[in-house]
Amino acid sequence: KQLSKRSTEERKIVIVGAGIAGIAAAKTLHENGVDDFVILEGSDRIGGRMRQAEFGGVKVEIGANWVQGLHDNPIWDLAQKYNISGKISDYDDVVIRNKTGNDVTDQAEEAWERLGTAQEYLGEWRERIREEKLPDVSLRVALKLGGWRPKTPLEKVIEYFDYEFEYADAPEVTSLNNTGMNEEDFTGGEYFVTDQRGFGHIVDRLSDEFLSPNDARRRLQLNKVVRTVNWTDTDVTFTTTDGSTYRGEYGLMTVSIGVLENDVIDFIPDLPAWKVEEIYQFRMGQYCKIFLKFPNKFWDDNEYILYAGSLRPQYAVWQNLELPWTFPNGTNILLVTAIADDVQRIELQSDEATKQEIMTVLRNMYGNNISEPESILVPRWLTNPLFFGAYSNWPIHVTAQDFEKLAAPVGRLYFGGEATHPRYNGYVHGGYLSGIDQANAILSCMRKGICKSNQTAVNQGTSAAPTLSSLLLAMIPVIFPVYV
Ligand SMILES: Cc1cc2nc3c(=O)[nH]c(=O)nc-3n(C[C@H](O)[C@H](O)[C@H](O)COP(=O)(O)OP(=O)(O)OC[C@H]3O[C@@H](n4cnc5c(N)ncnc54)[C@H](O)[C@@H]3O)c2cc1C
Repeated sequence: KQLSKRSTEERKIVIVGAGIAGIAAAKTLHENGVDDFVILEGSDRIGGRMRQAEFGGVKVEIGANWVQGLHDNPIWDLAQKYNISGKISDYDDVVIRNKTGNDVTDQAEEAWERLGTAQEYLGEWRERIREEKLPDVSLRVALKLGGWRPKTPLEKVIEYFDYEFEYADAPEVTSLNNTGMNEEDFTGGEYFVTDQRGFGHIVDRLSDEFLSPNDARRRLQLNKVVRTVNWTDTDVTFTTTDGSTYRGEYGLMTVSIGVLENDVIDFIPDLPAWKVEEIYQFRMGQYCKIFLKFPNKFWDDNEYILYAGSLRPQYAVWQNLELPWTFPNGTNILLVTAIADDVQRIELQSDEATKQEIMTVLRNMYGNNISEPESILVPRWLTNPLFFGAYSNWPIHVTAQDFEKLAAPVGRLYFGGEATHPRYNGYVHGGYLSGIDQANAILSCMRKGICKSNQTAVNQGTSAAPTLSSLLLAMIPVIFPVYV
């Protein structure tokens, strides 16, 4: 009863989510003279998956950390504009230790070479898939056919470093066609942010350009968790868990694909089948950055330390944050990343249990006399209902049409956020560019009557998975190029 008494706030545009996508969308509206919008954010802050935490006397990034590729990347331009400190990661500065702590880095050389050869082959195949419209396959299939069939812990860990560590998902479920989408865009290195203002400082600065801290029009409303979305061809009404309602002539959702997949938001009427199909088709990768603070440093000086301890890499990629360019000397922080299925177990168990598992690995690498950590930080993105995971991963067989459908509006409800960007999904710049694109699509509909339609996408239907025989036929020239 009390809820129905509340009046509905009327805005031209209602944006859900104040991550980089939502903020970039709002800024684009503002720059185009539209200020009658509101951003509803479920948490008590802006930035979404760009987030810092205090740990061990410094601030660490528990979400996005790298500007991924410096060529033609708008986030790199912003990082430079705002003097975001950090350094380009050196992926060659790596040491590999086996289960008994021996340095086996040299032994890995031959394996890296073989993996490199398979990757060249994989790149050629990818080109052919794109140019000749051949069926997509998983990275695993392509790697195997390229001669890479890892059998030892050493081989497994270097593969893990190249794939799981990037895509937050296994090569078995990762698309060949859609990975390495734009290799030229990812040139120039990957910039690891250590700025104590945070990677999210970029989002703060972008929002400063159109929002003052006490915005008189309340265009940013925090702690507003959207629960229902009533969409029609003329408007969209959002209800939050505290009973507030907001009606917009247009609505823009920028929540993660994990949120959309987990039924925490009711759409009324139900989203059409073609939309739901796309939502379920996309995958949310899992990536958990675990920070440990020690009283002293006992590990290698390299930037990366790989643990070749088992056939199924676990606690396998370590980052040495005691390097001179990271944090002040003596901070003594190590970062280990858990990926894919391991994340669920880790997020559900106690931090103490995780610490014990980690210490077993560290003792294998550095002996029993190493010190115990003073503290541990285990971020929980998967079990957080505002995210349900880390970032989207391209599944196999996804086509440009699938991306169009994922981003296509239903009625006046638009969809943005990193997962909807066809070129840079998964990344901060994908989120940023998707926010700009969707705001422009809304502006075009509002002002010129040129409205994005889902009609094409619907008519094309979902791309059919190729049959095995079509797949094999298509692969023959790639597998046996000399004879064809
Ligand atoms: C651990 C981790 C590591 C990463 N590493 C990198 C990296 O190194 N480089 C890189 O480029 N990218 C990285 N990413 C991915 C990058 O962070 C994201 O692609 C990007 O930040 C997504 O921005 P977004 O605006 O699309 O979504 P989000 O940041 O998720 O923003 C969506 C917002 O919606 C809010 N929300 C959700 N549900 C509701 C609701 N019901 N009601 C109201 N509000 C809601 C959320 O609180 C959130 O603030 C990483 C992500 C994680 C988690």
